[in-house]
Amino acid sequence: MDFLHTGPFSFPVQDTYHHKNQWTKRWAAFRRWIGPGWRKRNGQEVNQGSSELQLGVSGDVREAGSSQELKIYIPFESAELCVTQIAEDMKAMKKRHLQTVQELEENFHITAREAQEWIMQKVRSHYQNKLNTLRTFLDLYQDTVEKKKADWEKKVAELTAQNKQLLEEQSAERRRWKEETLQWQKEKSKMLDLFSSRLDVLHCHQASTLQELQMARQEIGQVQEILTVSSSQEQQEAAEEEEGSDNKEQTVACSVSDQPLEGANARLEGLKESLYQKEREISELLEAERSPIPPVPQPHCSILLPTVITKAHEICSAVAESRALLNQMIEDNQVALAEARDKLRLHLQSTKDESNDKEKTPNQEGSDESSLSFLQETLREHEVCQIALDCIKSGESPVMNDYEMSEMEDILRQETLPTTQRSVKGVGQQLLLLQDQLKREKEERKKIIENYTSERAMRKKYYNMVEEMKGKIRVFCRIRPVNRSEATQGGAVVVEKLDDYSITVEAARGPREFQFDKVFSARASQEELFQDVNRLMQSVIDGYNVCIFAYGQTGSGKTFTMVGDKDQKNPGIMPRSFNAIFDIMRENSSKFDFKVSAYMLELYNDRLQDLFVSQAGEAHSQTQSHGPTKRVEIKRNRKGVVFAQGAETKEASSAQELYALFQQACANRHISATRMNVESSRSHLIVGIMVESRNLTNGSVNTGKLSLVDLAGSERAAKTGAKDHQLKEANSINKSLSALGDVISALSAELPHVPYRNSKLTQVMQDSLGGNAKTLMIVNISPSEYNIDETLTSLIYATRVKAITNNAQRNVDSKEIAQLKEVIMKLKSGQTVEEMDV
Ligand SMILES: Nc1ncnc2c1ncn2[C@@H]1O[C@H](COP(=O)(O)OP(=O)(O)OP(=O)(O)O)[C@@H](O)[C@H]1O
Repeated sequence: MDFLHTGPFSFPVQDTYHHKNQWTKRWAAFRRWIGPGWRKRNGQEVNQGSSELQLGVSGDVREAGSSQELKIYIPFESAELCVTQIAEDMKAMKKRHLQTVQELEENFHITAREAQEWIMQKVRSHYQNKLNTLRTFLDLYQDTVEKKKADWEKKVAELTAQNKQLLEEQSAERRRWKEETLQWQKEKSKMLDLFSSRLDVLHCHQASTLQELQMARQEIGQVQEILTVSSSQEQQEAAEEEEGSDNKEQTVACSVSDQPLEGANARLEGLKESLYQKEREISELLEAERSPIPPVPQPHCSILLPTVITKAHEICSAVAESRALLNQMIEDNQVALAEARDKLRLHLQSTKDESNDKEKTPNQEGSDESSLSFLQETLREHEVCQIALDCIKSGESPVMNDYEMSEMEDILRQETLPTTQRSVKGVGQQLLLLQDQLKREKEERKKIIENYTSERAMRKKYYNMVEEMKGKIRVFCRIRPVNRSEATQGGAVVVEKLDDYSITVEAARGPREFQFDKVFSARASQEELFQDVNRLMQSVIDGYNVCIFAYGQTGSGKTFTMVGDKDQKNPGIMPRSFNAIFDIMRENSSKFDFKVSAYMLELYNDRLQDLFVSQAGEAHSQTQSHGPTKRVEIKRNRKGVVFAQGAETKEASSAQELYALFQQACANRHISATRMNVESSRSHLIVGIMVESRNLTNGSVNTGKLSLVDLAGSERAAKTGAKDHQLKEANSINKSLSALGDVISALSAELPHVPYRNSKLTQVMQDSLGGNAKTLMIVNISPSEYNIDETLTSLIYATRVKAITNNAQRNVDSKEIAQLKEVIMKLKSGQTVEEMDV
C-alpha cells in the first residue's frame, strides 16, 4: 500500500470510487480543521494549488500536475485512520497546549503577586525607614523640647528666686526704713520732751526770778520809803536846827545822818543791777522760748546738744527744785528701765519656750513680733532718757561718732523746725526722693512681673505642646457675658479669669481655682477664640481626625461658640473653619489635589437624623409609602474612625458651597425656646467634614476628618420650665450627656471598660474621646451666681477630660493602596473596573 507523506502523518491511500465524495468531504473538513497552521510541517510546504491530493476517476492514486509530479493514491481506510489519529493527536496537543496556557497563566499570576508583594514590601520598608527617620526626628525634637523646657524651667526658677530675693530685699529695706524712721521719730520726740522739760525748768526759773524781782521791787519800795522818811526827818531836823543850833553841830548831825543813806544807796544800786540782770535773763529766756533754736544759721547738733545739756545742767545746779526734780526723774527712769529690761527678758524667754513646744500660726507670729518690737522700743526709750538725764546731771555731752552726729543733725534739720522754710524744703525733698525710689521700685517690680508672666506663658505654651504631642485632649474654657435674665435675677458675678490659663469660682465653701489650656473671658471675641483653634485645620489637611466640641449647661454659649449668632455678624468656629480649610487648600493647590465632602447629622431624642434630608421630605416620603427613610447608623472602620452609614455625604468645591450645605442642615435642626434660652438647641449637632488630599508628586493620599459637635445643653426642668415634649427632649439630652460623663469618667480614671455603647452620642464621639483624633473641648460657662452649681459641674467634667489621652494618627495611604481602595469602592458600588485601574 502506498502512503501519502504529509508532515508527521501518513495517509493510507484507497481507490474506491464510491468513497470519493465522502472522502472529499472529510478531506475538506480535515483541511478546515487543520487550518492554515498545518501548511508547514517538517519544513515542507503543502501547496493547495500544486500539491493538492486528488482522487483519480479510475480509483487509482496518481500524482496531479506535471509529468514529474507524483500522484499518490491513499486507501480510504488508511486515510480515515490517519485522520482519526491526527484528530486524536491534535486533541492531545490541544490539551497539552491548554495545560501549558493554564500553567503559564498561573505562573503569571504568581509572578504578578510576587511582584506586587515585593513592591508592597519595598513600599513598607521605605515607609518604615521614613517612620524611623521621623521617629528619630521626633525623639530629637522631644529632646530639644525637653532641654528647652528644662532651660526655661531653670530660667523661670532663677527669675522666681531673683524676684523673691528682690521682694525680700525690698521688704527688708522698707522695714529698715520704717524702723529707722520710727527710731528717729522717737528720738525726735525725746529731744522735744527734753526741750519741753528744759522749758518747764526755765519757766520755773522764770517764775522764781519774777518772784525775786518782786521781792527786790518790794525791797526797793521799802528802801524808798525809808529814804522818804529819812528825808522828811532831815527836813524836820533842819527846820528845828535853823531855830536854835550853831553851824558846827549842824555839820556833825549832817555827817551822822549821811552814813545809813550811803549804804542804802549802794544796796539800791546793787539791787537795780541784779534787777537789770534778771530782766535781761528773762528777756533772753522769753526770746529763747519764742524761737527755741535760731532758724538761720541752723545750729549743728554737735553745738546744740552740748549747749542744751550745759544750760540744763546750769539750771539744775542753780535751782534747787530743778535739781531735786532731775534726781527724781533719774530715779523714776532707772526703775522704769529695769522694769523694761525684765519685761523684754521674760518675753524672749517665753517666746523661746513656746517655739520649742509647738508650731505657731502666722497670726501668732505677727502678734509676737509686734509685742517684741514694742518692748524693745520702750527699753530703748528709757535708755535714751537715762543717757540724757545723766548728761544733764553731769553736764557732759554724750559721746557720738560722726555718723550718728550727722544723722542727728539731719533729723534736727528736717524735723525739729517744721515751721522754717528749710525744713519744709527738706521734708519735701525727702518725700520726692522717696516717691522717686518708690516709682523706680514699682517699675522694677512691674518689669519682673512682666518677665515672670511672659516666662510663665512661654512655659505653658511648651507644656501645652508637649501635652499635645502626648495626645492629651485640649480643653478651653469660655465665660459668657452676663445675660439680661441673670442681670434681672440680680445674681452676682462669681467667675473670674485669673490669667490666660486659670479661673476662680467663688463657691459657697470658698473660692475654687481651675486650670485649662486657655481661658477666654466674656470680652473675648469669636476671632480671638478661632486664632487658637485655627492650627487644627492644618491637621485636618495633613490627614488627622480632628474633633472640636462645645460642652456646657443650656444657654451657656455653646451654639454661639460653634455656630455664631443668628445673623452671622459674629460667626462661630464652624463657618470659620470652612473658610480656613479652603484657604489652606488654595495655598497648597500646586502640590495637592483636594476633595471635600461633608455629612451633617443631629441626634434628636436618641435618634440619628440626616440633616441633608428635611423632616418634611422624610414625612412626605413615608406617607407616600416610598418605604422607610434610610436609617443612619454609626460604624467604625478598621482604624477605629467613626463614620455615619446611611447618611448622605455631599461634596463641596468652595467654602461658600459648604456653608450653603451647612445652612441647609441648620434649617432642619430642632430648636425651640425655653425659659433659659430663646433659641435652645434640642438636639446634638454633628458636622463631619472629610478632606482628601492627593499628593501630586508621589500619589499618596491623606484623608482627614473634622468633626464639629454642638452638644445640646444639660438642663434642669425646673429652671427651663420644660413640659410635655420639651421634657422628653430634656430627658433624652440629659441621658446622653450623662452617658458622655460616664465615658469621660472611665477614660480619665483609665478604667479597663469604657461604656461607649450606652448612648448614640458616645458612639459618635468614640474616636474623639480616647480614640485616634486630635480633640479640643470648649467648656462654656455662665459667670452668674444663679448658675453656680451647673458651672462647677461643667468645670469639674472639663478638668477630667483634660486627663484623657488620645492616640492621633495620620490617615495616609500610598498611591498603590489608594488605588486599590478606589477599586474596592468601585466594586462595592457595582461599577465596572478597568484593567488600567488595577
Ligand atoms: N460669648 C458670648 N458673647 C455674646 N453673647 C453670647 C456669648 N455666648 C452666648 N451668648 C448669647 O447667649 C445666648 C445663649 O447662647 P447659646 O444659644 O449659644 O447657648 P447654648 O449653650 O447653645 O444653649 P442651648 O444648650 O440651650 O442650646 C445667645 O443669645 C447668645 O447670643
